[in-house]
Amino acid sequence: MPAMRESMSVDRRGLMLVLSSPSGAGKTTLSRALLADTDNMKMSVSATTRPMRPGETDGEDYFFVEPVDFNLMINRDELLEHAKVFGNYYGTPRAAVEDALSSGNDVLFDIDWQGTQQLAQKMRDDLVSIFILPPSTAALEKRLKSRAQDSDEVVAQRMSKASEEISHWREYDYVVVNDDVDECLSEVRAILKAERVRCSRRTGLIDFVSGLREGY
Ligand SMILES: Nc1nc2c(ncn2[C@@H]2O[C@H](COP(=O)(O)OP(=O)(O)O)[C@@H](O)[C@H]2O)c(=O)[nH]1
Ligand SMILES: Nc1ncnc2c1ncn2[C@@H]1O[C@H](COP(=O)(O)OP(=O)(O)O)[C@@H](O)[C@H]1O
Repeated sequence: MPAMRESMSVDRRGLMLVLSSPSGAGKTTLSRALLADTDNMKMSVSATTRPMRPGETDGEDYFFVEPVDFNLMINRDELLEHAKVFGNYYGTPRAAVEDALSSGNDVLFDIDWQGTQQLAQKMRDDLVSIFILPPSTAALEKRLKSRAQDSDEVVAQRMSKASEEISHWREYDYVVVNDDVDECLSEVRAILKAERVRCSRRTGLIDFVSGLREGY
């Protein structure tokens, strides 16, 4: 039984739930935990030119593509948003997102502040954005190093970018601090539960309420 189940008595449009944070703050950890027990939600799989990390799977963690193919996706308007992050290109394939939202399914995004700005410009009503902060700079560096997915040089590069990324926190709908991961996860779940019953998303409300009123 998923921890996050919604009553489907009223049809609704799906939402885009974005998690952004400096590298190492916990986006992937929180995304995987949320997806593991939430119904009607799937992860947006990005395209990237970044090299695959150990343990990553093409088509699951990312679509790993060559720069020339990434540019083709841009030119064919196949990306909902895209950005250059840490010297690599990242972007969101459009089709899967549009299909999910129109069928009432939510899409979870792990994207940076640049991508979030683009989604806010294009699809503000569908967007729910959460910025994840680490409890401290020391904890962030410790987590990046303990993750052991990047070289010392890459860790240093990502730490140097953290302050600039954190400066965008005001652009987000919500901010959570990922100190205790379970507490942080419960805050993200509470945000999702509330946003799922936002009036503007519930396309089936008018019929549902008129059906109720006819009963009296
Ligand atoms: N704009 C945008 N950013 C993305 C996308 N996919 C990943 N990112 C961001 O790119 C940055 C680097 O991601 P990644 O290489 O997986 O490193 P990690 O954050 O250390 O796990 C992170 O800030 C991600 O949120 C995307 O499709 N679009
Ligand atoms: N609340 C937390 N406390 C301690 N370690 C954490 C916490 N959240 C995540 N981590 C660890 O920190 C590292 C980076 O987390 P990750 O989810 O990969 O970050 P991101 O996707 O934002 O780069 C991982 O090793 C993860 O297990």
